[in-house]
Amino acid sequence: MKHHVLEASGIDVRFGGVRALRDARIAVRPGEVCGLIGPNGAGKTTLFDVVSGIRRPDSGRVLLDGADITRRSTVWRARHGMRRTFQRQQLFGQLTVADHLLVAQEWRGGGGGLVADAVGAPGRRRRERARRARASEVLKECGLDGLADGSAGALPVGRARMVELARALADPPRLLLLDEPASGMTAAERAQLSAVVRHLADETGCAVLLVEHNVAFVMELCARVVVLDLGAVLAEGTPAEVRADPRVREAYLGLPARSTA
Ligand SMILES: Nc1ncnc2c1ncn2[C@@H]1O[C@H](COP(=O)(O)OP(=O)(O)OP(=O)(O)O)[C@@H](O)[C@H]1O
Repeated sequence: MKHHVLEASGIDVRFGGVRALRDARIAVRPGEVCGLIGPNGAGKTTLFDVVSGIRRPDSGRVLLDGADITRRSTVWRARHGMRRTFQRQQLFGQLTVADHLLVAQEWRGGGGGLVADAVGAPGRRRRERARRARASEVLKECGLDGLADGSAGALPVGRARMVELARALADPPRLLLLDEPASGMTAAERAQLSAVVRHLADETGCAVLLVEHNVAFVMELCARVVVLDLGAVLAEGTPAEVRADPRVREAYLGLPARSTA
């Protein structure tokens, strides 16, 4: 069996008197698309914050490819293949769509620094071309190629969410955390989002963890679903197992505990 790309366990986070996470855990294998669902306030975003390094847990460990990264910075995690989108849109309104994908690759540096920039060194130009080609490839895959030169600030919400996804993919991720990626999307956009995520997982082995309130979307896309409630894992399993779990049906899905299906 494949090792875990992400393994977080024993995670506790307190905000004053509020226990946002209590002994929470999450694990995702390469090529797996795992859904993280639960009622409002269950701790999903806080768990994302801990995994991505925005928040240090009061206790617990986060492992990336088996190495303890609990104390590593967000930048370190990003440079080791972790990408994240946020519940609230995080685009640069003044930049073009294509620029978002170029910026995402910029951290690798141009090679040769300012001098290479100033003299237009061949290596620098080659890398620039490769980045533009990569940006075009990802934009096409995400159905955004016709929008590449438009301002990101002018996009409707569903397209803007797709740009956030494309930016996360521009420099290929090893672990992708998506926080409500389908919110505000049309049915056609959701279908495209599903196709891109599935292709990413299948073809590159990227591990994907996604928080989403659209349960039908999660159940259709994810092979495994983890349910958080009151900061702890309430249930986990295949979509069918989770849907049939009486605790999940009552606590989250608003269905009678006993399945009649
Ligand atoms: N910065 C903060 N300060 C104080 N309490 C917080 C903070 N962030 C989150 N909380 C509390 O921690 C708990 C978990 O919140 P979190 O946002 O992680 O839940 P969630 O499952 O992502 O919810 P939603 O589905 O509404 O986004 C909630 O009780 C919330 O009010």
